[in-house]
Amino acid sequence: MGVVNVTPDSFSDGGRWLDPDLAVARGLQLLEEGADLLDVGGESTRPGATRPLVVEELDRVLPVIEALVAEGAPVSVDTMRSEVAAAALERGARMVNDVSGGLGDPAVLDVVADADAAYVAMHWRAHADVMAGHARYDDVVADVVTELGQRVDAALAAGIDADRLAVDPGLGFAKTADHNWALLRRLDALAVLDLPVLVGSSRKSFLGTLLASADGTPRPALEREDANAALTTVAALAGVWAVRVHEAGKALDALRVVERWLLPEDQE
Ligand SMILES: Nc1nc2ncc(COP(=O)(O)O)nc2c(=O)[nH]1
Repeated sequence: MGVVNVTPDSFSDGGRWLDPDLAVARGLQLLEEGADLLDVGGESTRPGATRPLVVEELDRVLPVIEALVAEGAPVSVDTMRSEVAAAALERGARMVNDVSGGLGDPAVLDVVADADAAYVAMHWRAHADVMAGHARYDDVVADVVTELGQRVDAALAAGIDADRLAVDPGLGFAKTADHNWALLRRLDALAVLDLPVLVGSSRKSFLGTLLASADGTPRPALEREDANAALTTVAALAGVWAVRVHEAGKALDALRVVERWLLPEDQE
């Protein structure tokens, strides 16, 4: 899943693809590099970001989605809003990637069900918890599995078919670096949900912290690709459905290594 952030303030590439033509070109480049799906988002979810108006989010993503769909690209829309989800699906997006798992705007679930579209329920704690610092978890892995299960139940109750659903642990969303590593070590725990798993670690700050220089300066966001390729390998070996990345080519290299490594000897 290649990331096309049409925002002025996304944490790693804010503003680079705000121009629709540049965003479309970026999407086509990601497809060229081997991305299977493009995730077009118009709202930065970085901590402290100010929410765009609905009309601003629509203005950002719809021209890009229309153009990419016209090029035959499989597109998901990264949004928490039912108005944006509906408009994007009408223009040919096939999936809604909802970082709130339907908590931000429950009507998103109905929109996805009515369109018979695909849906990614990502784990995020309610804003109040987030504002209280990193949400408090008893056991972050067990809590995320339980709470994602609740979001899945809500999606199913809204009429979304199980075979149109995927889940995502939401790395970095109301989670510390330690929470992220615990979830990455236990991706297998998500298997109880019996749904495809999407993981998004690309360029996130917990990688910057891990790779910080001796004086503690975090590794810059654009210099975290090799670390993310390593995490792509980890995720692939854990059997995830997809990884959400800014650089598709490097992720594909890691996935081809894993694919060849997993090849049964009698097929070599
Ligand atoms: N499903 C899913 N969607 C996401 N959308 C945005 C971001 C934030 O990263 P970005 O600002 O680089 O897009 N991360 C995720 C994620 O981890 N999973």
